[in-house]
Amino acid sequence: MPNRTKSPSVQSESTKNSSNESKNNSQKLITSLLILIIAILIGFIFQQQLQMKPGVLETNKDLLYEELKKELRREILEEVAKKEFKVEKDKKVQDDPKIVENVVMEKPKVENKIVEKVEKDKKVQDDPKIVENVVMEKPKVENKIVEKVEKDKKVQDEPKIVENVSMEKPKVEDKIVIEDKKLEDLTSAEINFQNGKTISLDSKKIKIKAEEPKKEEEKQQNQESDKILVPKEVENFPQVKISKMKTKKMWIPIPNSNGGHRRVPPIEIKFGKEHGSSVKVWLFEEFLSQEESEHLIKAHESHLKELLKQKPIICFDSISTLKKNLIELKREPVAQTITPNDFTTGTNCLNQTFSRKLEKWGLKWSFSTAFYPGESKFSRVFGKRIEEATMLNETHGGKFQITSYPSGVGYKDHTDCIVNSEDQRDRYATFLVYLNELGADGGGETIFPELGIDVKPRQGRALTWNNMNYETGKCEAKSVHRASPVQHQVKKKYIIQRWYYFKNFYALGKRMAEAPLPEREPNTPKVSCDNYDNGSCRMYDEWNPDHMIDYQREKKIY
Ligand SMILES: O=C(O)CCC(=O)C(=O)O
Ligand SMILES: [Fe+2]
Repeated sequence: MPNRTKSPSVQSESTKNSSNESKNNSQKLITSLLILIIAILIGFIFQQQLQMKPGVLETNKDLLYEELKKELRREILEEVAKKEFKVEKDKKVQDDPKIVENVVMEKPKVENKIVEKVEKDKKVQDDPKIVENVVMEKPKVENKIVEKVEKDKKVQDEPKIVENVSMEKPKVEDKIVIEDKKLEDLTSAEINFQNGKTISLDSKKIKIKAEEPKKEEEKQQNQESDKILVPKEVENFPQVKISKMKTKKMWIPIPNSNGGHRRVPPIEIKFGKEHGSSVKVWLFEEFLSQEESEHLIKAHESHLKELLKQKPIICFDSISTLKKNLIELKREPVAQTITPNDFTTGTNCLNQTFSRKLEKWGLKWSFSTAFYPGESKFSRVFGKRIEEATMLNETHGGKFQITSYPSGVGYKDHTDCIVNSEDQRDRYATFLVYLNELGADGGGETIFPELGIDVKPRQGRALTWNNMNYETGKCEAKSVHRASPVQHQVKKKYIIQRWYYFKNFYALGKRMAEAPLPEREPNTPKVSCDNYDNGSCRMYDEWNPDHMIDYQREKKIY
């Protein structure tokens, strides 16, 4: 405080100075106050803000946490889901053997495809031009393979095609694998037919390797030789027609004696000779059971017993046939004296007395008895079974004929149809079953001399072939066959046969009228010796070749 004791003059100066000082102080004070107020205001505002902020943060924190939780949950759930899905998948594969099987089964296919593809890709890389073709032609190649399989099937029937196919093969593929056909589904013809090509059996697949492309000269030579082997009719065979002599099913069920079923494959007999005809011969083993065969033999024997209560009347197609038979029987002097008077007037049959003599002199014959469609349960069963196996329509079949051959008897070379005749009433096909066997040296074989086929009798073994050309309706001379004489001293040979016609047997109508028949007692059997050749005689239980028509008329069958 020392400044308050200053002089008046000096006091007036000092008073001025002190008033300025107090002005300055009050300004400072006001400024400070203002600053304070502003500070308080700012503080207030700041405090207000601070008071709000904790709430906002709290909310955000919650939100963020929620978000985080959700996110985490999603991730966790996803992870769990992934694990569960995988477990499910693995489980399914284990549970479902099909899936496992498919995986296992398909694997090689995939690999094969890959190999194929790699092969193709390789080619494509080598020749970029091929790319387009390969892609474009891929389905074509597959089609060709299918076509080829189809063609190969036809080839068995139509030798002409052989040449085309073999020429095309190298173009199509080097190796064709028929995958869709199992070995057991192939007929032996399909297996056998290769016309010189390699055939390799790869477990259940058949692989046909194509030949190396032939040189032009060689090709022409082959074409020439093929042409020689192919007759005109065969060349024009439609597939559908020739298939008439194909088996319908690859395996046929045959009932066995225990009431069960066996499956029997048909076998096409390959010709020992090149014959150039439409004739096809098929064989079925065990087509009839032992029981069925024995039953048929019994039926035949009891029928014969009844029949042979009467002596047969013997008929010949001509005087010359009778003469030749007499010479064969060492009755030359009798043969020299034969005239039409030895025949029953107006017929080609000998009278009772002469018939007895011939028998005494040793004329031998086979014995045939017949039963008719619908006549027994067996006729239906048998007819159906043949139809199942061969495509030979049940209603196109005639009578069922059982024949027995005693020792020393056979049947001469003959065709079951008439050569040079186009009569569709003729026998288109034959179905024959051996009912017993005669042992290794027992004889009785069915021999097709033009085809080089020789079949031994065996119980239940069936033989079937076409006698006529389905397309032209002509009797095939190459279908000629014979029954070689029975060599067994005791056993007879027994067969059952049925002939099949182009149409329903009855729809074909009656044959041309035959020579008039002699007067005879009812049920007298007839021995017919025609077209002389050693063993041309056979006994029948009926006289009229149209007995079937009469039978139908009486019994109203079909
Ligand atoms: O018995 C045989 O082996 C053949 C029979 C025959 O061909 C026939 O009777 O027409
Ligand atoms: Fe025959």
